[in-house]
Formats: sequence, C-alpha cells, structure tokens
Amino acid sequence: MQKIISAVQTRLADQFTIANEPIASIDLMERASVAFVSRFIEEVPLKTTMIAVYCGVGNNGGDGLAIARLLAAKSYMNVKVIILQHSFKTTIDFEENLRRVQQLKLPVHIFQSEDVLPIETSEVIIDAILGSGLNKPLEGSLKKWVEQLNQQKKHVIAVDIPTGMFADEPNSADSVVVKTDLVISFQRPKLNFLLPESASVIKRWHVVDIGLDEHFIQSCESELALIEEKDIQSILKKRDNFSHKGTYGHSLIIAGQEETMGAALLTAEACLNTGSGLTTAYVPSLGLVALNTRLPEVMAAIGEVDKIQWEKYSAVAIGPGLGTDDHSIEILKSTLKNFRGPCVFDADALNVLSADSSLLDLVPEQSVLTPHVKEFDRLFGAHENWTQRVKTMQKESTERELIIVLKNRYTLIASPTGMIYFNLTGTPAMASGGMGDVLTGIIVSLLAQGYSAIQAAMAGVYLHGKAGNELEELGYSVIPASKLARRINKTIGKVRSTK
Ligand SMILES: NC(=O)C1=CN([C@@H]2O[C@H](COP(=O)(O)OP(=O)(O)OC[C@H]3O[C@@H](n4cnc5c(N)ncnc54)[C@H](O)[C@@H]3O)[C@@H](O)[C@H]2O)[C@@H](O)CC1
Ligand SMILES: Nc1ncnc2c1ncn2[C@@H]1O[C@H](COP(=O)(O)OP(=O)(O)O)[C@@H](O)[C@H]1O
Ligand SMILES: [K+]
Repeated sequence: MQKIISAVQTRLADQFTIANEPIASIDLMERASVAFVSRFIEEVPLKTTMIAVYCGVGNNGGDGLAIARLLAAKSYMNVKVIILQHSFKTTIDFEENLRRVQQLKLPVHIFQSEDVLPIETSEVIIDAILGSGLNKPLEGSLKKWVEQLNQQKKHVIAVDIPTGMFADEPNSADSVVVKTDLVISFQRPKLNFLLPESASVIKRWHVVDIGLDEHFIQSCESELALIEEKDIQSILKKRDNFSHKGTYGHSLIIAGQEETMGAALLTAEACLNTGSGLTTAYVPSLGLVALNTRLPEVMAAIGEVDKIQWEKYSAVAIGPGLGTDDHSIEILKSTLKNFRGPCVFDADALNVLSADSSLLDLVPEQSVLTPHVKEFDRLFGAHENWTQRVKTMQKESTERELIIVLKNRYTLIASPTGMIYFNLTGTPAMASGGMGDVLTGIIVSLLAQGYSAIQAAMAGVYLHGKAGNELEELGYSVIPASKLARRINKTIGKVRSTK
C-alpha cells in the first residue's frame, strides 16, 4: 500500500530526504530531473524535436532548467529555455541551474510580467512553470501566458504537476491550468490526478521515483493510499489440497428481470469464475432457460421470496438488473431482515435504498456498496466535485461501518477505518454495459469464500481492473463484460502464482 501524501507532506519528505540521506538540495533536484528525462526520452525519442522548456522561478522552474541541460547532454539538438519571470523571488536551486544552463549557451529567453509571449514554434513544450508550490489560482500575466500556451495545442509534458493545478484541493471550474498530454510526476501521483476532474488537463500521467525517503512518506499521516499488487497477493489464499466445494462458500445472487436477465448471468458467471464453491441465482422463472443454458454450474432459486432458505448461503449479492418495483423492494427488505452474512448491494438495490433512507439505515455493518457516481449521489446527495465525494464516502463509511466502492476510472474504496484506497488497474476499454455486474459477482464470490468485506472489495476491484488490462493487452479495444467474467479466473491464478 502506498500512502498518497499532500503537497505540504511532499515538501516535508523533500526536506527529510535532504537532511537524512543526506543529499544536497541541488543534487535532489538533479536526481528528479534525471528521472524526468529518462521517461521523457521514451515519449519523445527523436533528437531533432524542437523542445521549449517553460520555466517559472521556483524549484519547478529549477527542474525545468536542469531538464533542458540534461536533454542537451543527451544530444537533443533543438532545446530552448523560456523563463517566465512572474516574480523576483527565485530559489537558490533555480539560480544555480540557471548558471549551469547559461554555461551551456542554450538559448534562454526571459519574459517579465506584461510581456507578450511570441507564438511558440517548438513541437514539444515542457511545462516547468509552477509545481506543487502553487498557493493560489493563476492570475495576471501567468494566467494570460498559460491561456496563450493552451491555445497553441502543442504536445505538452508537465514536470511534476500541470501549472495551475492544485495537488490536493479542488480547482474551481473556471481556473486556468496548463493542458497536458503527459505529466511526469515525482514519487507519488497527486490526489487530484486520481479524480475525474483532472481529465480536462491531464491525458496521461506517469510517476518516477526520485528517491525520496519512503519510510518517511509511509509514516506520514494520510487516509489515502494506492492499492499495490503485493497487497492483493497477501490477501489471496491458496486452495487447499483437501478442500471441496463446501470450503469455498455458497453465493446467492439476487438479480435480473425479464429485460435484464443478462445482469444476473454476468454476475453469476463472474462469481463462478472467481471461485465460489456453489453459486445460486435467484431469478424470475422466465430466466431459467437462459441460466441453465448459459451457466450449467449455477443453480437457480425461483418462486416466492419467503421460500428462500437464507441460512444456506455464505454471501449475497443483490441488485444487478433487479428493477425497483414492489417485488424488488420486497426482496430487498427480506434480505435486510433475514440474511445474516456478508452482502453486496449494487445497482437497483442501491436505487431502492436511495429512495427510502430508513432501509439504508438497516444495511448491516460490513456490507459492501458498489455505486457508480450517479448511484452514489442518489444515495448520499448531490456533490459539487469529487473532493466532496471523497469526504462523504469517508464519513458515511465510518459512521455506518460500510465498505463503499465508488466506481470510476480509478475506483475508490472507503473502509470504516477512515481509509480511502485508490485502485489503479482498469482501462477505458472496460467502459461498457454490465461491467459493474461482473464486479459485483467477483466481490460476492470472495465474500462467500471467507474474505473479509474490505479484503473482498479491494481484491475484487483490483482483479476486475487487472483482468481488463490483460484483455486490452490481448488486443481488445472494448471489452464485453462477459469476456471479463470468464477472464477473471486466469487473472486470479496469475496474481496468486506470482506470490
Ligand atoms: N528539494 C525540493 O523541494 C524538490 C522540489 N522539486 C520541485 O519543486 C517543485 C516545488 O517547488 P517550489 O516549492 O519552489 O514551488 P513552485 O516552483 O511550484 O512555485 C514557485 C513559487 O511560486 C509562487 N506561486 C505559487 N502559486 C503562485 C501563483 N498562482 N501565482 C504566482 N506565483 C505563485 C510561490 O511563492 C511558490 O513558492 C515541485 O513541484 C518539484 O517540481 C523537485 O526538484 C524535487 C526536489
Ligand atoms: N474508463 C474506465 N476505466 C476503468 N474502468 C472503468 C472505466 N469505465 C468503467 N469502468 C469500470 O467498469 C465498471 C462499470 O460499472 P457500472 O457503471 O456499474 O456498469 P454497469 O451498470 O453497466 O454494470 C466499474 O467497475 C468501473 O470501474
Ligand atoms: K509544472
């Protein structure tokens, strides 16, 4: 698990590393710049590319100057430096790197407030104007310069963070930020890279290790963390030699209606392939033929709600394609009343819970809720931005002792401990109908197998995304959910075997 730290904590980590490694501040800047350049070369391999490095006068600008010098040393022939002197308060390391650049005789152009920037002729812009030191939205000449750069639609690569973007507080909708194709960021992604609002200014980001003290970073107080594969490996258990189907639990999936039987099939198929010992689907009788034909391994439960033998099941998933009619409300109420084991609430189950907060209050502790953003807002109210949603999910999860899985490109998982875990696996190729049903099937299967609710949510989300990544690598530009529901089986095997 990697802690995500704030801009303030990053500065402390810089200082700690400088004092304790020990390393001179200028040498740490050099190390950061070398790390940037090694990734930059992969992105822009052609040595004749015309590159303009736009530098501010703080340490982000200092990085920019060092990067310009290092690129020249790597035989990039057309590197120029533009210094935007928005302030006369330069940093020592900026000054030292300016001196080093001037010795190389690279072209350096300095612009002061009120100066108008000429049209940029370079193909690539490196944005080293401001970094994590941003303390207010861009205004005045900086704002004007950035607006002008954005109009030119160049290939822009930012150093550490796009100029004008806050690392960990929301930017207002009208704030001006450098629009980037790639951000090469130091040591950790910033919180805001992981929230959907970043899409308007960041196409891709990549983190490079600059050797900040990891022990210090991991000891920082932060309720935000990134899930790593090794965390999932430590969760996943081996299947024992003398184990049998009874060892791996019995999942009940309550899903599907006449027009949405597919949701039940996808959930059940994912559940089966994730290793639930037995899987039963409670579906309308008109879905029986489809279920038996498609998934012979899955049993069906049909008929009256009060005939369900709840005690047979180790875990329940309720909601995919269920509808929100009286029958769905009845079965949700029955689940809340009668089932004592772990439960996943998804899709229409969440919609029913949103419509009746007294039902939401009955959701047992340690249940897993898997809303997408619209379902989340229906449950917990409208939000102006994702920073607010992160706060709400933290509050609701701790107060209600629930695991909340807020699905997105980088799915967030809130634990009742107050921690928020971000998952980085997954791909836009997974943005297709039924993908959430598959996730629900994976999570309920893990619950049935005896994993704790937070383990099942974390492993489920990670493996779901990882299966998507693997399919994309196999050539799928769009992944049908049923494909992923089958693939998950291999993904689990692979993650477990690399232990
Ligand atoms: N030793 C270190 O501290 C290291 C810092 N590094 C780089 O340093 C960056 C942070 O550097 P700094 O803290 O010097 O800050 P920046 O270079 O981000 O900003 C410079 C200064 O601009 C001013 N400023 C902030 N917002 C402004 C605004 N909206 N309008 C006008 N002026 C504004 C502030 O006084 C700020 O200190 C990181 O993003 C990273 O690129 C790296 O070199 C790694 C090592
Ligand atoms: N752009 C994306 N990148 C990564 N994962 C995605 C993306 N779009 C969707 N997903 C994943 O696909 C699933 C979609 O869930 P959901 O919206 O409930 O779909 P459905 O209702 O069709 O089953 C979530 O797990 C989400 O994380
Ligand atoms: K920058």
